[in-house]
Amino acid sequence: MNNILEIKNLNFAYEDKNILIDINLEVSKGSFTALIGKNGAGKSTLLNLILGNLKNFSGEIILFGDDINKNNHHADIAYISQNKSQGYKNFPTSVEESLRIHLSFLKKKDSVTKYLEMVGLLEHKNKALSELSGGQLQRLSLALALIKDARLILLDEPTASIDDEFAKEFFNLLKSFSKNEKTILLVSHDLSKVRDFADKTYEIKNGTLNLFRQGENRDA
Ligand SMILES: Nc1ncnc2c1ncn2[C@@H]1O[C@H](COP(=O)(O)OP(=O)(O)OP(=O)(O)O)[C@@H](O)[C@H]1O
Repeated sequence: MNNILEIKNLNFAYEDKNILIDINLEVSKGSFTALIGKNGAGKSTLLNLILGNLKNFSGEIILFGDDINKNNHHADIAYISQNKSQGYKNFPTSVEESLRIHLSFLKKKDSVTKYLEMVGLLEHKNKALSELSGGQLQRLSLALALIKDARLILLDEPTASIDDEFAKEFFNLLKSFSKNEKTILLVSHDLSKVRDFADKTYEIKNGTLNLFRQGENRDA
């Protein structure tokens, strides 16, 4: 199975307001796909449909070869967003300890150091979660996704409040994971940040999804 996600003729409306119209998308294993679109275009709605959080759609969403109405594959998916990552600040623990707790919860025997190194948090391992910056919290989220061994990582505006340099580092990290068979699907309203990293970029506009071709609209 080369396609991790297939969306066929997807339509979704909030009450009588059409948000997504006849969306088709294929996301292949190990790819880094970006979805861009202006505020309110429907990017988060699409992610929520993929996550199985919204039910009243027509068309098909196929994850890992299964219709999501039959098997939602929650165990294989990680979802990372600014809001969720900020929430980790409330846990009164350190970076290292939080990863150790997750490993133990999932009965994994891997070393915490491996994950700290993978996401570039080794030097911050003794920091309290409440002391982490936005970018460091996103890295922590990524480490948790890796510990979970999620095959598909969905990210909603992961770099919205991170400066450009951190955002670039974070995207580079995602790119390196996609080369290692993780599949990345990321939504952003900021094309300039993602365009150098994604294998494919799609734009949601007026409810429809189309492949975005570099150079067609550099200011989108
Ligand atoms: N629960 C809801 N009920 C009704 N309308 C909603 C609901 N959630 C979102 N919408 C509307 O659906 C449209 C798409 O919202 P969505 O959050 O998917 O956009 P987005 O592209 O993620 O935007 P942003 O970049 O601002 O996060 C918007 O017009 C929004 O107001």
